[in-house]
Amino acid sequence: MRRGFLLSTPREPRKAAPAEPRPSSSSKPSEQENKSTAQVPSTTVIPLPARYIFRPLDPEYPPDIWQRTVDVSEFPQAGVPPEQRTVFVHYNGVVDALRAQHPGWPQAFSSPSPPVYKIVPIDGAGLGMVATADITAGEVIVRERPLLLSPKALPTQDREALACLTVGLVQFMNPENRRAFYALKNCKGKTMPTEEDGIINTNSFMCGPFPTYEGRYCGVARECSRANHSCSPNAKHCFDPATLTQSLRAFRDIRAGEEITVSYIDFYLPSEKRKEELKRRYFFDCRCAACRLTGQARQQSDTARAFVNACGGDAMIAKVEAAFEEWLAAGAQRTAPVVLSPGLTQLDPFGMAEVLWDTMVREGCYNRGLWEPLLTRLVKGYAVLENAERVRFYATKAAQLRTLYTEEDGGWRAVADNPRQTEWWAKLGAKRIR
Ligand SMILES: C[S@@+](CC[C@H](N)C(=O)[O-])C[C@H]1O[C@@H](n2cnc3c(N)ncnc32)[C@H](O)[C@@H]1O
Repeated sequence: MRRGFLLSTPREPRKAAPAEPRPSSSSKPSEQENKSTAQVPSTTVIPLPARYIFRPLDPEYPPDIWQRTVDVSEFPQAGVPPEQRTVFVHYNGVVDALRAQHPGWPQAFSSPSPPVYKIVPIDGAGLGMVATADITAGEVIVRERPLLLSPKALPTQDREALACLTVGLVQFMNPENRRAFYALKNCKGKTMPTEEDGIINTNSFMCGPFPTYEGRYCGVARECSRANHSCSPNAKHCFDPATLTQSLRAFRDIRAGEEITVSYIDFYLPSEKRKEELKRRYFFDCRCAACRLTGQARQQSDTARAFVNACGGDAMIAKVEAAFEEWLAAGAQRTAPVVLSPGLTQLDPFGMAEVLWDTMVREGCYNRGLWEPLLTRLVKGYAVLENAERVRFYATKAAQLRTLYTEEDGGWRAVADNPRQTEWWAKLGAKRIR
């Protein structure tokens, strides 16, 4: 079930009772703090949630693109103020499918109120978003209907026709949204055929998936498009087809006064490649903390990112998972790290999971396929080792990230609230090596 929707008003009071208990802002919550959290009957055994499987990214060009026809409409067509309408360019069948899947589409939505950010000038980066309140990992920072939503690929390869189309789409917007569109940054200058193309190219983020259409969409929005880039972002763009809204959600806790950033590119690339890509596509020199590193520190950061990326493949996850299960079956013995050579340390599979998680957090690169298997391993291991505080800590992280990606905690909150009732708690009994 989705949370946070209001039937009529577009803003969700920030103080309204949250659907889930708000986790402590301290990184390691204590037993005492959690006395008030949701409890289940003491006989209940709580299973560890199954891993959420991400569908692969949609291709830019769907296979049947030339058989499709495009339509343009503004949604919703009535009953909301202009700034809550989206010019939606869609292939045939998509709107009917959305209506069938989501009764009342596009459904009403809400955004935190009062806002938890402001848009202000950022040194050397034009405008940007800065948090005005502490934001907890997983929380929505802002939710809005994009000004424009369009498939990335349209059925023409004629540049002039495409340029006319983008100009036409902006003219199709209501006057308020058109003004907001032209206020957005165009970093492309004269390198694009039109001002409209420049703005779209500077500000678009990926949207979807949409039913019946196996292709990527991109969107441009009044607020979300103001988020600047960091190679260690603290937020992520998310899209919800049911409400036709774009949102920004926090990857980690963000303090009031911190800039809210997203990543425009693949953050696993080595720093030189990231710099090249950002310069080529967005015309700026990245000065984020990771890009300011020099010498050995930069090399270490590049290696750490490559390591996180390499560990995120399905085959590697399965291999490490098998080693972890063997370690559990053999009694879950913690062994001291053995330094094999400078920079190369041998760890037990559980220690390895901790190092990998810490690396991901330190670099600010949450691998979307890896974080959940990794956190599952840590929760399972600490449950077997009977450490309630660490089970709670890692299960809270899993609840936050799962909410960020899927809008639901997937069952992780129950694990965080009741560590001693998880199916793995003290599971090895006398077999455990102490
Ligand atoms: C999507 S816009 C972000 C909002 C933009 N700063 C504005 O003023 O509206 C992308 C553009 O912002 C600027 N930008 C984004 N991140 C930046 C960063 N880390 N450093 C410098 N400029 C950045 C670049 O000009 C980039 O092309």
